[in-house]
Amino acid sequence: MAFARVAIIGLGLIGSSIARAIKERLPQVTVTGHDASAEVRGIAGELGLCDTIAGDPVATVADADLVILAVPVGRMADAAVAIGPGLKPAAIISDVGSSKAGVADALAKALPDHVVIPAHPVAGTENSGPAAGFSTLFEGRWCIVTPAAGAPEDAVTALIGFWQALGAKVDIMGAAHHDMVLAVTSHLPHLIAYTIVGTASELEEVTESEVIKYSAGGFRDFTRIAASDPVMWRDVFLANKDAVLATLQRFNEDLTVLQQAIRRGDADKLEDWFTRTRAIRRSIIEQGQDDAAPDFGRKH
Ligand SMILES: NC(=O)C1=CN([C@@H]2O[C@H](COP(=O)(O)OP(=O)(O)OC[C@H]3O[C@@H](n4cnc5c(N)ncnc54)[C@H](O)[C@@H]3O)[C@@H](O)[C@H]2O)C=CC1
Ligand SMILES: O=C(O)C(=O)Cc1ccc(O)cc1
Repeated sequence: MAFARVAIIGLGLIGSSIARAIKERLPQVTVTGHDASAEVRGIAGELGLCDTIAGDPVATVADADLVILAVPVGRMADAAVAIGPGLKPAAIISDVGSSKAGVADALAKALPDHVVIPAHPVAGTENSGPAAGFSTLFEGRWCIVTPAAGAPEDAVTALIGFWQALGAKVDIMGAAHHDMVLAVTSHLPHLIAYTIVGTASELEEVTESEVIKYSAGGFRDFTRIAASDPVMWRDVFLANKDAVLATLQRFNEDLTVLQQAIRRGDADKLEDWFTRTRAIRRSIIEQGQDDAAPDFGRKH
């Protein structure tokens, strides 16, 4: 592993999981941590997640070879500006943001003299905060690395090696392509869950609390996703606006097709559609990718 000292900025679900995974899989690596919240720093300290935890971001990154920003997407630029004065010239800066093109631009602007290699571990849960993390979060899951054209190859290779050492499988793609793919596989499913749970809750008056009482598997699974962190997801939708709106446009068109089929009593249309989607689920499982696919029922 190319990095002897790793600094993590943001010690919530993802930052704390990275710290835990390093402690377990790379015990020779020194980990320093910082979080803007004193409460989070206190909990992270009690949990023994890092070798040192500092209230000062500059001190946290002072000796680091790799700095990982694990803050909400909308806070990435601030966090990058705050660490700037402390960075070693050779330090590599990365992040874990769920959207990439906007974050990549913001980090490149904030740290023009440093090597920035954005990344996204496609692994998480609906929980947040330092106590919610766990060391096996990244095992067997994808981490997508989105280097800018011309990024130094040795830095990209080192970052890939880091994520593989934490148990992840790594793919490389352009930031804009990442944002289109994730809009379909992650961002739109979250938006749908937020919508359906909100709608059901508004209908509570009509259904006299029966929505909660009879919430069967499907609805309960949506409530898990809709319990995801409000600040994190607010930022994802604002940052990946174009790709999400393009995907939503297609989704609305398809929803209208199904709406029409129900209204017209078009049994064939409905059965054909559902047969096709069942085949997609089955082929994902056959490829052994069910863990990598967005699965509303996944437990960990
Ligand atoms: N939650 C998930 O399932 C996944 C999240 N991500 C991405 O990882 C990042 C972190 O998400 P989580 O760990 O889930 O969030 P979290 O809410 O658990 O942790 C974020 C932490 O960042 C801290 N923070 C905010 N602004 C800061 C700043 N300027 N400087 C230092 N600390 C700051 C907060 O106090 C908080 O402790 C986000 O960009 C998110 O999009 C990526 C993969 C999965
Ligand atoms: O909890 C779930 O089902 C998730 O989908 C977790 C998740 C959330 C955000 C990401 O960028 C990646 C994974």
